[in-house]
Amino acid sequence: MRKTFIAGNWKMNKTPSEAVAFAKELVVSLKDSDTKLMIAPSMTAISQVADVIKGSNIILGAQNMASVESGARTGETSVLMLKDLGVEAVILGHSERRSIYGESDVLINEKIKLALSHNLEVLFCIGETLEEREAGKAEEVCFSQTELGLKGISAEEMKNIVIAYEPVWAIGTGKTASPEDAQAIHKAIRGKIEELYSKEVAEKVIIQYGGSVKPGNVKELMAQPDIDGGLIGGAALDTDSFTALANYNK
Ligand SMILES: O=C(CO)COP(=O)(O)O
Repeated sequence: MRKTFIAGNWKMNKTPSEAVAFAKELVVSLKDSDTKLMIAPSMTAISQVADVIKGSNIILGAQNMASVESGARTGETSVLMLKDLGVEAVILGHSERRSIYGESDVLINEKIKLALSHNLEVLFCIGETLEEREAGKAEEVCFSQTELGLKGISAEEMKNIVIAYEPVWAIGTGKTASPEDAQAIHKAIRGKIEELYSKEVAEKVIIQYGGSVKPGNVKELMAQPDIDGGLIGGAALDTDSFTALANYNK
């Protein structure tokens, strides 16, 4: 049985002081949740948020990380820095990183390998654009991103990989994939993991859905057999809505 994993990607929102106040509210409001929970504040807020959520049931995540440990990488953040602050998980391959910052499958694969070598859990994002979906290529794109992103990663290391399927056209648009459409892709991705690894690995891997998940649609999405959680943007920025998402099963 896979445990549902609800993660909040705060993106470039909340100043450090706003983030601290928000995290304090979440520690209280989420304390009775029985889902696995993560929040990923901006880099500038991570250190202070780490202090706030220490000892709570919320995992500290980062939204990105450099592909090398240290050196001449102006503006980047190293895995060693994140680990030192108590970060336990990192979001890699987000569509905003792919499309706005030109991150390639090869670079994402390098980052994933580095994160795993430092025992970080990786939320590995994949997903097709609207154009690709309309061309009937959603599965093909997801399969290719999955294969390239996971190149060289062992079955043992897959224990620290979470796949986040985020159709690009559903991110921040208010358009959600229907539960049936999302389920179809999730099932196909799990099939791809079985092909690349084994049935056992495929059955264990958590596959989150992301893209306009809200308190009003979370139940239907999570009821699908291959949807094991959510990676949430907009609705993760407010205490009431993130709490409702975390407690969708109550
Ligand atoms: O990109 C996302 C999470 O990483 C999804 O964002 P929204 O929930 O705002 O659509």
